[in-house]
Amino acid sequence: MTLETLIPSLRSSLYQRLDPATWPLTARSADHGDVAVGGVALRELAARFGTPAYVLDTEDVRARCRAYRRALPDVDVSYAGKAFLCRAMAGLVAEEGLGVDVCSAGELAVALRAGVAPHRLVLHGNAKTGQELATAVAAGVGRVVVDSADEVDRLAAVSSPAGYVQHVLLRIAPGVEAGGHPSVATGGDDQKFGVPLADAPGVAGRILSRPGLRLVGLHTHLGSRIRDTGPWERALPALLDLVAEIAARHDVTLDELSLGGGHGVGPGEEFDLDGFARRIPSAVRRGCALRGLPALRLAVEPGRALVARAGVTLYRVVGTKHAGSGRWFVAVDGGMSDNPRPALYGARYDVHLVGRSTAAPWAPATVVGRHCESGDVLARDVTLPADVAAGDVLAVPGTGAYHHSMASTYNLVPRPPVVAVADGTAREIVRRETVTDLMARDLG
Ligand SMILES: Cc1ncc(COP(=O)(O)O)c(C=O)c1O
Ligand SMILES: N[C@@H](CCCC[NH3+])C(=O)O
Repeated sequence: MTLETLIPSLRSSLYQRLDPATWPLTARSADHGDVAVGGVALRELAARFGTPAYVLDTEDVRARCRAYRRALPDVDVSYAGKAFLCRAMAGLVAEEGLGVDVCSAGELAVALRAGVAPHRLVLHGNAKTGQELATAVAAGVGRVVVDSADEVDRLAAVSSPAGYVQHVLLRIAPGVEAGGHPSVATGGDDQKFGVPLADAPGVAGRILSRPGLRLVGLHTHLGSRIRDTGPWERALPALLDLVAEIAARHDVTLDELSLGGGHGVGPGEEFDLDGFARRIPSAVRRGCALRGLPALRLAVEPGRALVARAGVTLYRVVGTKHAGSGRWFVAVDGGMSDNPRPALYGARYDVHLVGRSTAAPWAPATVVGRHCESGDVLARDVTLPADVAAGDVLAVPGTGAYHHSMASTYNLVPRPPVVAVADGTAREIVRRETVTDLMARDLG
């Protein structure tokens, strides 16, 4: 039971405040208990596009991109497309001057179709197929991030025939544990990504021995939902020592260091971008000078930090009930198929009634989805007006990253659309999936 549940009036006053840690930058309270995002009322969006629906505040995304470029003017910023990718999103971040990280043939195709310049693309993945590597090299992606020793051979096999030299970063697992959940910690010694420090000089030599490949730098991605700069500060000495060792052993000067993404958002997890900008580039400069190395060009690749707060998911209440335990369940028309994060990571969300005002008292509620498992819970132990009933629209902010991109069709429930809002207009940038779409894959 939360403090807000215990003190309904406190909850009520907080309710009117749209917490900027979770709501999009343009979110405003509107008449009749509604909220407008991008100048469009959420109730109107629910009526026009149906529910569930993901709403995306594109001005919020643009503002976050600009904040990164302002804070890190000498650092290459790429958007990690796995957080949410479609042609409109790829085009938008490219317009804002960012590159795009892709980690599959699908993401690569979308970014290319959106017109992102191939040299601004970075290909990631611990298990890229030969076909994906070949497609990426043929498309002219700027960097392939090699994740293992055996990938070197597979990449070299598809690079040389293309007749030009593919630029490569080598992903390092520096033995630094970071991230908001064990499933998203990727810098430690006992996980599947990257090459251990001890093996890296050997793998670097293998890359350097291939005429179709050019090793231009190192990459590390320590984990996701990181708040402070500590993990990078812990990893830097070993990474810079490695650059020096590769230089000494192979007589090669590396130019680049990508520090990955993983920048947190939301209450208690907000990434310290200013602190990162103040401390990390200078620490890299000092570390290079200390080792007699030329300065490295830095890169970062945030995903969540650029898009999470731009997203709001709209649901319609289908029904409510009290369980034998007394718990009040509010069931909506979506669930773990459009938001698997509570089930996967225990993620917590705020839920807001939008589109009507009410004088009803606040009541403890658990908002659940429509799927056939009891773990299909979107928000446990929140508070909602006690008169919430079928037909009401509920809004869940902070759902722009890893929601649409992780959505499934579990129970053959079609995936929701993504509606971009800005300046009082709304446009579907990903349409709603239909049962016909689902049937099209079913070959009988
Ligand atoms: C290689 C790589 N870069 C960037 C990201 C983006 O992470 P986040 O969305 O947490 O910034 C990820 C995912 O964690 C990743 O695996
Ligand atoms: N899917 C995770 C983030 C994964 C980050 C990618 N390496 C989440 O929803 O938080």
